[in-house]
Amino acid sequence: SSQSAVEPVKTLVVGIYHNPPKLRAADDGSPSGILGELLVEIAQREGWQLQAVSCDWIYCLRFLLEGEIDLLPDMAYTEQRAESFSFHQVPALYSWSQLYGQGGVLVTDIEDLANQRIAVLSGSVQQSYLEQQLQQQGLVAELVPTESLAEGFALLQAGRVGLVAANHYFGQQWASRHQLQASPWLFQPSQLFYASRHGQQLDVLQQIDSYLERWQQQPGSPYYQILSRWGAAELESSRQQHSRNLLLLVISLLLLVLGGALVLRWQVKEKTRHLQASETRLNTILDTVDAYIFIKDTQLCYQYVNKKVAEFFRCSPEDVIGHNDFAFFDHTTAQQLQANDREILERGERKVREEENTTNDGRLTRHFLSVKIPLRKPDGQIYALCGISTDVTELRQQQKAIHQLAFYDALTGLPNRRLLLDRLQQAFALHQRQQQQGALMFIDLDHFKDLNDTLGHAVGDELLVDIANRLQQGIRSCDTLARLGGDEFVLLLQELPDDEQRAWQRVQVIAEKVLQLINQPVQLQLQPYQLSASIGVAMLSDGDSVDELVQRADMAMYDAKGRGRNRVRFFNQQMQVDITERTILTNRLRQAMEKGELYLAYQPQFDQQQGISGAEVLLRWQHPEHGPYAPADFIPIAEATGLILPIGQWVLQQSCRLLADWAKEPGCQHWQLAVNISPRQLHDTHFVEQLTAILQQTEAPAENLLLEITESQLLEDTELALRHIHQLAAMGIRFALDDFGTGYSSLQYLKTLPLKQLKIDASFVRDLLKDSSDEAIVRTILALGQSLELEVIAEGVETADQFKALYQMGCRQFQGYYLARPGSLEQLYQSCPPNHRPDR
Ligand SMILES: Nc1nc2c(ncn2[C@@H]2O[C@@H]3COP(=O)(O)O[C@H]4[C@@H](O)[C@H](n5cnc6c(=O)[nH]c(N)nc65)O[C@@H]4COP(=O)(O)O[C@H]3[C@H]2O)c(=O)[nH]1
Repeated sequence: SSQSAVEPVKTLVVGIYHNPPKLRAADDGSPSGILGELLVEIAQREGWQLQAVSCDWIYCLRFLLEGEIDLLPDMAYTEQRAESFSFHQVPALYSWSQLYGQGGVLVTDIEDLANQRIAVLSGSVQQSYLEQQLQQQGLVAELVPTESLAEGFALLQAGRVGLVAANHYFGQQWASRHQLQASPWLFQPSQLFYASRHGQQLDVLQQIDSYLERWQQQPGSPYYQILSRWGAAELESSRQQHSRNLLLLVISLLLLVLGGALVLRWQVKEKTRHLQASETRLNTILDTVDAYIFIKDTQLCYQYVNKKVAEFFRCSPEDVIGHNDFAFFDHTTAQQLQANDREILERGERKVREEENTTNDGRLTRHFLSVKIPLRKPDGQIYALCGISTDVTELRQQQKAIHQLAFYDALTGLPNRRLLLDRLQQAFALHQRQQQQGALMFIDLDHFKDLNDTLGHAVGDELLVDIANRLQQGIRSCDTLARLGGDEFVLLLQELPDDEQRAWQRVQVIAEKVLQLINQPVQLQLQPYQLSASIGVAMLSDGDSVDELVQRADMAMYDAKGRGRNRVRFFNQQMQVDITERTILTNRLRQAMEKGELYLAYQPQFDQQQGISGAEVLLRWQHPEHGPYAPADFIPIAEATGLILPIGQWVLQQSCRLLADWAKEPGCQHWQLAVNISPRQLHDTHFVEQLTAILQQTEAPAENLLLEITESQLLEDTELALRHIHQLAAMGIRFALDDFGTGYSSLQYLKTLPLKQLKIDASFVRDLLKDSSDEAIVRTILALGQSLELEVIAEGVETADQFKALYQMGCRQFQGYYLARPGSLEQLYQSCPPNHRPDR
């Protein structure tokens, strides 16, 4: 060894590409094949440490150029390459191409190729050479391109082609193994060398030369041993044996020497054209895909961008190269991008990330889904990163729109029920964990439905938007204002004072403010309107679950409505008690009819001449556990639940049956029954029909049935109620106006309704002797009755003094405890025949 003990070991990085038998990597990665082993032999003698790097040919070249590898075996000398690489002098191998075929095909000249099918390696120098030669000679032959040389030989053995073109090293190996014949025509001769980067490793090249010079002159030298190991020695010798071949080779070599420059220049041109073509192809693909593709070096400067990136930056790809993101994006974006990129380079991992990028002129902000991968050299070192970004802006916008639809109210843009419940859930959890105070406020606009119906839905919508804006302006950012639909708004208040009492006070102040905001007059269709709302509040501490809280705020809101609207009510336990009782009562009432717990009481009515003139029918309910329920308690519930319909029907049936019985008794033929009719009944579309049927069934005299209606029940949907009243009146049924004087007392009704009787309300009778205005009202009603020819009956007459006073004022019909309490039929008959006449 020429290496001295003190000299450091020389390490040579060698590029290995797969081209057996000339060059390949052994199983352990070390250089192998003819040129590989030759180098190993020399290195052993020189004490060089070889480090093999496997790469494809084109990358091997590039790595050599960039100094990543020191030496590349199997490089043909060309003038152009000599500018970038250094070669040694003595060719390590001579190579040429040859044609191989089954026995019988003998190609000695290009002309022998006429009408042959020849397999050629696709994109190879043989292919382009043969194409060119055939064309020049005006010959017709079919070149069959193959993916690999092995494939070409397989086609040959299958009889699908007559010949295969290959470099003779590969061809000879295959031919000898498969008994194929090599044609004597040799073409494309070349000399193969080890090459280094220009001006580098010159001492190594010099050493290689000295070994080659020596060994090529000694049969049995390592050079020939290697050649024979790889089956190339025979080739070398067969070359000598076949004089014709040799001659041709010599001519070829001569050609190489003399006209070599020409051939090589052509080859370089071919290769360049090829590379350019494939680069153009690649660029076309990269420029047409709908993605932003770029390569950045380790300094994060762009090395490559496709057309889309350049278009996004509004410049040419050339103007992008060499610049970093600060040249194209705003400062924040560039900083973020560089941070992301550095992570890729440092961690060496592929990353998928969503980026929001704004250009430096602030012109565009887009969302990208970026995949970034580190690019590595064969030794694993990262030298760049490649990014592929897809514009997902529209997708994100669509997702946002879907989110908006799912969680926000379309009309007002406020959070909808779903989002509210979500936030409430969070607030409630926070309250339970950290005792954070909060409140839920239900806001229901009063009489909004009427307004909507009269002014139209467009105006109604406008109003809701207006209210939403007003409320939104009045709340803090930590609060949530939502619209549940219709005219129902909900305000979730958070971040209230820790102290329960102070929190409560704060909510009260906010609720009053909300009321005021709603009370501010609005201009609707040139008319000023003043709205009001009923507000119910539940503190987060009022419930054990979100459902319960919602229920309780709602309860409080209904309570506010029930107390006359335009007010705030906080949930309290009494509301819960009331609601619970109401629920129990409702359930009991449902069963009351079936269980026969309902019955009727009759309170006699008197007139001056005839004593008893009839009775008012009053509903009674005797519950087995609770005892009697007062009508004032259960009738509103029956009304609200609709149970009043079957109950009222039953009352009418009973009453008509009684009237029919009385009609047969001479003593009470003229008696009438006054039956209370609830608003719900009067508005029921089947009411007239059902009552007609009852009258027919029972054969009761219709003119003895007196239906008591109140003024207030005429207020809603007057038209329908009036129609029913007129239809029934036409059948002979009479009507009394109950509670006359307490409501709106519109004289309009008195004129239009087919009334028979006015009833002076018990409240006037009660204070008749104490309150002069009550006395005035009673007198007025009596006068009205007289002039309109209506009977007037006073109800709730409890004392003799009242009776007397009424009588003196001209009242002639009476009902009240003073005369008789409501009782059973027996009791009614017992009071007959009465003789109650006031003492004069
Ligand atoms: N303080 C006092 N009260 C007297 C006196 N005389 C009679 N009353 C009571 O005054 C009420 C008269 O009935 P109303 O004004 O139609 O008021 C009725 C009526 O609106 C309704 N109601 C009763 N039965 C029925 C029914 O069958 N159907 C419908 N829809 N409502 C009914 O329930 C209300 C209350 O009925 P009741 O509790 O039976 O109460 C009855 C009766 O018991 C008196 O001298 N002093």
